Amino acid sequence: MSLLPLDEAQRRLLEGTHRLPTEDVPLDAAHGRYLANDVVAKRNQPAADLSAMDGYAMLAGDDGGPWTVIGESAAGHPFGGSLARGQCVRISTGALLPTGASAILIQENAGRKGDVVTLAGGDGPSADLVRRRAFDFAQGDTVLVAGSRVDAPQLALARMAGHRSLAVGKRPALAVIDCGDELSDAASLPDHRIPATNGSMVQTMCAPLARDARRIGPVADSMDALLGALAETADADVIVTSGGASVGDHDLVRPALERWGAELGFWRVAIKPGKPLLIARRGATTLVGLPGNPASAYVTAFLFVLPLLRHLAGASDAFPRAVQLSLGEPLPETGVRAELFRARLHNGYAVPIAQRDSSALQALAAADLLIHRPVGAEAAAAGELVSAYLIQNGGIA
Ligand SMILES: Nc1nc2c(c(=O)[nH]1)N[C@H]1C(S)=C(S)[C@@H](COP(=O)(O)OP(=O)(O)OC[C@H]3O[C@@H](n4cnc5c(N)ncnc54)[C@H](O)[C@@H]3O)O[C@H]1N2
Ligand code: MOO
Repeated sequence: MSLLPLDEAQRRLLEGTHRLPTEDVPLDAAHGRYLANDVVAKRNQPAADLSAMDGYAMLAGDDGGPWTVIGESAAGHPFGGSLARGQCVRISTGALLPTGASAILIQENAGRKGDVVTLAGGDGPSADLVRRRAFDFAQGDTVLVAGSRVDAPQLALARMAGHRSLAVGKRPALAVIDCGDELSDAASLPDHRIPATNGSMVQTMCAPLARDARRIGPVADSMDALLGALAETADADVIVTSGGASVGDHDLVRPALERWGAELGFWRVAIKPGKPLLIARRGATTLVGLPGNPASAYVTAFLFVLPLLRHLAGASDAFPRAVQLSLGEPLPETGVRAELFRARLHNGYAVPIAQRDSSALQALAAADLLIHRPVGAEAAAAGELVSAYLIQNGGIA
C-alpha cells in the first residue's frame, strides 16, 4: 500500500464523518465550543451616543467657551435636560450624551471654577471622542458566524449582543487505548517495560474538545486483549489507539479493528514522524490508530485527532493554521514523506531541535512549533521562510 499525501489523508479523515447534533447551552458553557448558527445582535451597541472620555459635553461647533455646567451625565445615570450654546454637562466615560450634544472636551484640557468651564490648553471639544450609536454593531447584524469557535472575546460579544445562551455542536466522546506488552502504569519497572505515555498525552490534548475522554489500558499485544478494550469503548464517537500500527508481528491493531467490524479507511501517510497512521470506521465511530513512538503519536494526534474532534463538534475550520516564520538554523532536504520538525520559537525565529528521533520525549516537550516541510523539499537555509504550526495550547485553529 502506498503512502497517502498528508492533505489527502486529512481530507479523507473528515469525508463521511457527520457533525454531532447541536444543543443550547448557557453562555459561559459555550466556551471552547463551535457555533451551530450565526449569532445575530438583538440590540445596538452602543444603544445611543456615548462619551469615550471623562470631561464635558457641549454642542457641535460650540468650541471656544466658556461654558456653564448645567448638570451631569454619569455612566448609568443620563442627564435628562437639553443643552444650549455656552452650556455643557459634566460627563463620564461610557455615559450617554445629553440631547443635542455632540462634542467632548476632555477633563485634562478643561479649567473649572464653580460652574464655569474654560479651555485650559490642548485640544478643544472634539466629536471624535463620541462613540456613535451602533458603531460596534447594530441590531440584526451577524456578529459571529456558524462553525466558529467561542472563546472569551466571542462570549463577551454574544453577551453584549443580548444573548444569554448559544446553540453549539455537541462534543464527541473519546476513548484512548494504549497498546503494547511493554507498557505499564506502574511507578517502578524492569528494563523491558516502559511507562505508557501516549494514552494520557492524547487524552489530555483532547479533553477540552471532548464531552468525555476515557483512557483504556495499557492493553497487551493480543487479539483478545485488543478486542476486549474495543468492547469497553461503548458509545465513543472517536476511538484512538496508540502503538501496534506498523508492520511487525505484534502490530495487531489493524487486524483487531477488522475483526471488530471496522472498515479500514486508510493506512500509512507520507509524513515523518507518523507514517503508520491508520483510520477506520465502524458505524458512526471513527477509529484513529496512532503510531506508538510518542513524538509520532503527538504529531498525528495534532494533525488528525484534534481536527476530527473539532469537525465533529461543529468547527468549520478544523485543521490547524500554519504561520510563516524565518528559520533560525538550516534544515535538510525532505524525501518521499513531508516532515514535521519539532522546533523552538526563539526571538521570532523557528529553531529546529537537533534530536529528531520519534521516540525522543525531551525534544517533543521542548518544542513550541512543528515546522512543516513538504515532500521533496530542498534543503532550507537559515533565514528562509518556513510554514509552522504553533503547538502550545493545542495550536491555533
Ligand atoms: N520494518 C518496519 N519497522 C517499522 C516501520 C516500518 O515501516 N517498517 N515503521 C516505523 C515507524 S515510522 C514507527 S512510528 C513505528 C510505529 O510502530 P507502531 O505504531 O506499530 O508502534 P509500536 O511498534 O507498538 O511502538 C513503537 C515504539 O513506541 C513505543 N510505544 C508504543 N506505545 C506507547 C505508549 N502508549 N506510550 C509510550 N510508548 C509507546 C514502543 O515501546 C516502541 O518503542 O514503527 C517503526 N517500525
Ligand atoms: O514515522 Mo515513525 O512515526 O518516524 O517514527
